[in-house]
Amino acid sequence: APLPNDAAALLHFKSKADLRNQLNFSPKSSSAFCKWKGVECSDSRAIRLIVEDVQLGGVFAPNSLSQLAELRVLSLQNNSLTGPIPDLSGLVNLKALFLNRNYFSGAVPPSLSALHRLKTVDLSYNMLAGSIPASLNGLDRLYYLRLDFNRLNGSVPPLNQSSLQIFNVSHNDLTGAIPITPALSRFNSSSFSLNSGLCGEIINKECRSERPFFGSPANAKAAPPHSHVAALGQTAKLDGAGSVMRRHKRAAVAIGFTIGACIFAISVIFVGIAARRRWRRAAGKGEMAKIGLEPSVTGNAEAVMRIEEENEELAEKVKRAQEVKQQQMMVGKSGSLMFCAGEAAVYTLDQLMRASAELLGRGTMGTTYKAVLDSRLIVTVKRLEAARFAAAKQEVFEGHMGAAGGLRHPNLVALRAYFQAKEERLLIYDYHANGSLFSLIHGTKSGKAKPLHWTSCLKIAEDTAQGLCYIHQAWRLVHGNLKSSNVLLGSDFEACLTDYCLMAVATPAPDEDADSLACKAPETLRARHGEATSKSDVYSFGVLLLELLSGRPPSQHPNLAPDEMMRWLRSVRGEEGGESRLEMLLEVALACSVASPEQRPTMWQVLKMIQEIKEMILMEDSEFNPNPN
Ligand SMILES: Nc1ncnc2c1ncn2[C@@H]1O[C@H](COP(=O)(O)OP(=O)(O)OP(=O)(O)O)[C@@H](O)[C@H]1O
Repeated sequence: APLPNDAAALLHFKSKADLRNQLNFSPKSSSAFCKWKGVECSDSRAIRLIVEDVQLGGVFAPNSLSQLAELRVLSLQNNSLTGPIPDLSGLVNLKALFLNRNYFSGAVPPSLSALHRLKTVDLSYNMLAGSIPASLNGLDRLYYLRLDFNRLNGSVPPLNQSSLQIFNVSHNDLTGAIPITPALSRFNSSSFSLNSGLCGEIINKECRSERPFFGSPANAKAAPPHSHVAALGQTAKLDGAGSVMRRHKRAAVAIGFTIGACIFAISVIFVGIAARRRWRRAAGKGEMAKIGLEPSVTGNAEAVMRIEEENEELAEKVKRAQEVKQQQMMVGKSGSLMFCAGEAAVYTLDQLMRASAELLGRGTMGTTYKAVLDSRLIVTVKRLEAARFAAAKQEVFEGHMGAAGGLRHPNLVALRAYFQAKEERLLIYDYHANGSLFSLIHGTKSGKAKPLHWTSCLKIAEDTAQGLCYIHQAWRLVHGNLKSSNVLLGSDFEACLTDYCLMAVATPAPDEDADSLACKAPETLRARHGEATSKSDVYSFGVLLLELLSGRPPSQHPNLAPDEMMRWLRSVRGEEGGESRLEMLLEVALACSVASPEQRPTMWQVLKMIQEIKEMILMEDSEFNPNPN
């Protein structure tokens, strides 16, 4: 017998989205598809599909679920689906759509605007980019619209449905004045927060007169009269109070177009010029070193950069001035910055070399600098230790950095660009001004650490687990170097992982300190090439969680039975209350750091455990204090 249409649509969806075979959809049982997990029917047609939280890890194929013309509710929330959201215009009866908490990229599908019965749309916590379709205004029953925690840009459309009761576009890259419509005026600033380019009465931020990116208005006009690029040229400000990183992204789009016209000229400059660069030590504590430029034209087109800097320890009592280092950077003939994830080239290697630089620290992978470009953009430059990466051929390195550079997630520090030439490899990341988890836990004075409150522990643990899950599930990659100095704090004090996926192209460090070693899984330490796996990341996560809970560096964690561990944890934290919560988090940490990799949970399971603890706590607190006001 031919497959019922709805069954065929569901099977097609499963074939692309359910790579781990979590769903029981099967051609054999297609006549009884209404009994499949998550499917609910009426008159033998699927009317609801609710597949939440089941680790779907593929893509949402076009022409799959969109064939379910009778569907009223579609929820795929809390999975790991990647790629774009397909055209959904076939779902003519859809009332509620939950695609939140996945890794969807691309645009908000304009086809949504054709679904006139829609009341609820939740696309929050994805990686959607582009603008919010103004045509959503046509959905006159819309009650709930959440687009928060994406990367949407452009302006907020003048939505004006009287039905709209829940609305959130916070944590995006939206710009310009928020339209004052009766519907939008109902919401307060939290619905719009963390969009540094937004202004207007609703968020109590004056819209100042605009200034284009490139000095003269003539240049601004030269930008193509195209979608949001033109809008960006008009709205972006060089001196706005917003975050530098958001400016970075907006600049990326605007500069990208202009730079295209100059690309030929730049490559000629690269081949023709050899530049000597000097990074001078800062005159005083915390000051930036200026990089001097002394261009000289030589036949072999090699730019030489010399780094000289000093970093003074900020600890009050210990005044250890770090020694001044002079290093030379050899920049190959063909050397140019490779920008990742298809992003526009916002700066050139030459501009980077001219930047002011400050040493942030030296680690096992290399030396890290904060660099301030002429455009006032701040980036982090990691100069990889040549010896550890020498074995990786240029093509291998390029392929690997292309993959790592494609990762974009709120809990990962974005790798924006990389550079490689003979003997020289640089990685350029976003700069995170709030420092690392290591400094948050241990401060600048070692030994005087005070453990964080368990609510902070829980938040940081969840963020870190989210970032790791994304690396493991959506991309099948491995972090390989998880430790508290590689967890940075974002503008909202969210945890963001850095230094990810480098171990795969590095040889083991010859001289790691005791704390770094204690973060590594026993099987990684035993392996000849120090191979890391997703399970060794889970181990490192367990160690990190214990460091969070105890406030003690990894090398000082005892190896005790669980109840003795709890006693130790209580003693290092002092009397505080919240015992059961602490115990639950400790259990997670211990489950992660068991010696046998097979017995460790997956990062996904760890994330779920943490989220369950969080929910339990929220419930307990609301029962205990049902009326907090
Ligand atoms: N993107 C960033 N923004 C701000 N600070 C950073 C950034 N990346 C690294 N840092 C900080 O710079 C310092 C040096 O980092 P680096 O990664 O070189 O060493 P590490 O983390 O100690 O060791 P490893 O090389 O093994 O990762 C650390 O304090 C780290 O927290």
